Amino acid sequence: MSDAMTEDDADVFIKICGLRTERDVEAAVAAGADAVGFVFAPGSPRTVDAATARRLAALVPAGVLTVGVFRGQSVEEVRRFAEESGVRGVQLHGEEGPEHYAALRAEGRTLLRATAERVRRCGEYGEDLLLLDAPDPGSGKPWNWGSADFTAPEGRWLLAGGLNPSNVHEALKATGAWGVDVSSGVESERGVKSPALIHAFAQAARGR
Ligand SMILES: O=C(O)c1ccccc1N[C@@H]1O[C@H](COP(=O)(O)O)[C@@H](O)[C@H]1O
Repeated sequence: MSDAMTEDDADVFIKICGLRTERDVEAAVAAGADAVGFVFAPGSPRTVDAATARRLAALVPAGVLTVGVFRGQSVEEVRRFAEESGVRGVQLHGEEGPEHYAALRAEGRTLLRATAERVRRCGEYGEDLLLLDAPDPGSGKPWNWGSADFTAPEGRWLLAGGLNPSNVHEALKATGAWGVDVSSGVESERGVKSPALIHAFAQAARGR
């Protein structure tokens, strides 16, 4: 488990996802992100190769968790990307079952399970962190986290899906999420991160 995950629970955990350039990394780190994500799922405007992620991850301070983001990829592929890039966390967005998490557990990486399903508690699949996301991850579309019938899972979970500097504070208040994850909401155009929006997002998440 990463250092960032053992810090004071009162401080919201912030993950900035889909970084592709040095400027993105600098902006996320300067904003005080607890985790940064590199997308290895194919077909996204944010997809990077393992060598790019390795170069960028080397710029990230030790206390910030580096995460590889996958969708529907085999254990072997996840393992290969994780080893080649050196990320310390793995986030799975597909239909992966508990056996996937068990297979990856031995490598000592922080495991994030992303799902659009209703889940009762974090850890059911052996993950360290649960991520409740929209059905179409990375689309910037919100889901009904604010609805009256939403029940927050037990344990540490991150809220994702359509978050931005204008709605993140309200979303945290409404759901009680332990942390947040964002990609589209901190971009000036699809796939292009905005340092100003990253800063504004982190400030708003912390209620400043
Ligand atoms: O960002 C992507 O393109 C992506 C592709 C495949 C799987 C996950 C992806 N991103 C994850 O989506 C949410 C944030 O989405 P949003 O754009 O802020 O609505 C987050 O979990 C990212 O890690």
